[in-house]
Amino acid sequence: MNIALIGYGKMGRIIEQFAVDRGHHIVLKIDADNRDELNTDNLRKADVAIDFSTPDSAINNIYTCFDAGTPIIVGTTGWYGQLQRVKDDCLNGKKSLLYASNFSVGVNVFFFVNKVLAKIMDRYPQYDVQVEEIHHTKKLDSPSGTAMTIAEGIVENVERKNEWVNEVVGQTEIITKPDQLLIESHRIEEVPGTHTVIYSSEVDDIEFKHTAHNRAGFALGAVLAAEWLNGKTGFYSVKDMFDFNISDI
Ligand SMILES: NC(=O)c1ccc[n+]([C@@H]2O[C@H](COP(=O)([O-])OP(=O)(O)OC[C@H]3O[C@@H](n4cnc5c(N)ncnc54)[C@H](O)[C@@H]3O)[C@@H](O)[C@H]2O)c1
Ligand SMILES: O=C(O)C1=N[C@H](C(=O)O)CCC1
Repeated sequence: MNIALIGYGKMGRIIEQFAVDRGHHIVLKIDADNRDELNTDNLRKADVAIDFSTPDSAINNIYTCFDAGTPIIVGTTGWYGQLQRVKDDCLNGKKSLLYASNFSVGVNVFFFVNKVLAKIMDRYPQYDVQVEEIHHTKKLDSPSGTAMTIAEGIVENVERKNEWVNEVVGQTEIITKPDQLLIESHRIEEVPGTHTVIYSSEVDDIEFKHTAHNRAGFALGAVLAAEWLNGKTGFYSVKDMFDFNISDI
């Protein structure tokens, strides 16, 4: 496939390596310093665009791909407040988009098991629950998109939690109400991404943790998503690609 990379930072560069290794061609690279080259003429040279840019630029990038009719994979986080509008416009315009807060196989297994665990823990009110995420200090958004997906999986399945709230350690201090799920965000040099779900009772704790050792899992997942999206129209999340089911177990 011919691929347009939108965002050529830490992720864009690794995605390029995996895409080329898998026989694809990079026909456009857009970063902050040449963002005026992101236009419909240039995008039409690509079969798919892969966006790992910034929370502030993602929406404009998505709509430029919609205008060009170029399917887009969105890895950028921090724009999910606009998800419903983007979904409606994608479906109404018969466009093609797949997004994920995290493309790695390990985290997508984690997302699935997190929901199963939450359903079980729903029965045990003696346990409180919280989510912790740790990322590098250059990360622009908090909480991480991955932590939001994890928190949504808990809130959907644990009746005593109705919403999540975020504390950025060292910046904001939150006193949670019993029905609020705390997401604690830590920023530590060079950490690619660590997520932990902790259920605590007076007698014991259960900790469920995913640790990314590097960014390769995210990057390969994004290229596999681009291959999966090829030929499809519609609005997808990475869940549609992995399609785990409890009957698989
Ligand atoms: N979904 C996932 O699996 C996953 C994994 C890792 C990172 N991410 C997300 O991807 C995004 C990028 O992460 P990163 O680590 O590569 O960040 P990065 O800062 O290394 O790279 C982002 C790049 O976007 C460029 N940029 C800025 N404005 C732009 C514009 N208007 N158009 C195009 N590019 C522009 C910047 O110059 C920079 O090079 C972040 O939102 C991050 O949270 C998602
Ligand atoms: O490095 C980042 O930034 C990451 N962003 C994603 C998120 O917000 O969950 C995925 C993990 C790495």
